[in-house]
Amino acid sequence: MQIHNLSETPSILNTFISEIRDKVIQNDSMRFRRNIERIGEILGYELSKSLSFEAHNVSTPLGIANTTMHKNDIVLCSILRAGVPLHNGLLNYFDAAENAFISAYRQHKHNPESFEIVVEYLACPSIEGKTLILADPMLATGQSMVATFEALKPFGTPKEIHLVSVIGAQKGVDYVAKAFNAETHLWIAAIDDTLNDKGYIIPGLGDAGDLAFGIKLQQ
Ligand SMILES: O=P(O)(O)OC[C@H]1O[C@H](OP(=O)(O)OP(=O)(O)O)[C@H](O)[C@@H]1O
Ligand SMILES: O=c1cc[nH]c(=O)[nH]1
Ligand SMILES: [Mg+2]
Repeated sequence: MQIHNLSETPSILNTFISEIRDKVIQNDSMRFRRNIERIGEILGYELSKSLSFEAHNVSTPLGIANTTMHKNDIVLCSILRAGVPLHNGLLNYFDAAENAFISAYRQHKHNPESFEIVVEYLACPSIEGKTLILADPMLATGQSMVATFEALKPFGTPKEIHLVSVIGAQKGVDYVAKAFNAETHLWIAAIDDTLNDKGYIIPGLGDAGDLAFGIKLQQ
């Protein structure tokens, strides 16, 4: 797996990442969602540089402009709930993308340390031979990303796979690196060192789904 960690080069992205992490600013859920969205736009722009481009001529009122356009058939799949604002950010740039949505949530058993990922809702077009973008803002243990990819297999074999996350734990990055092939790309805004015993990224930002859409009663 080819890892593109955008934090390696300082940019305006640092501001947006610090705001979603900030224990005061993050409580403005509108700002939190908007920051996840614009981080998605930046990740999408960087991802777009790796797509396949072909010659394209544009007729202007005054002549012909020679340029190139990407020719990838993109399917943008995001993981509910926290994936929604990230999905919107990516869709802002990949206007022609097809869309897929999946619910993959942590179902805690008798204690908060142990959980399994429950995949239920899945709405997806064919991904056969297409460019699959799999988006989830948090890459903690990596189980949600892998469970989602398993659930997508009946929909076809993508030509290429791009994983998109905002904050990851090194453990989650290592876990998905084992589950996806060498050609898979991971586009991520920051990689943190550790996970706590509840599977939360440290220092991370807390619970992305709750910060975006409010707390939920545990199922
Ligand atoms: O890499 P993992 O260990 O799988 O953890 C990452 C997942 O955990 C969180 O989902 P959560 O179950 O909190 O659902 P939510 O997005 O609805 O809050 C987060 O939104 C990711 O989807
Ligand atoms: O740190 C984490 C880990 C998983 N899910 C979150 O929302 N935050
Ligand atoms: Mg959550």
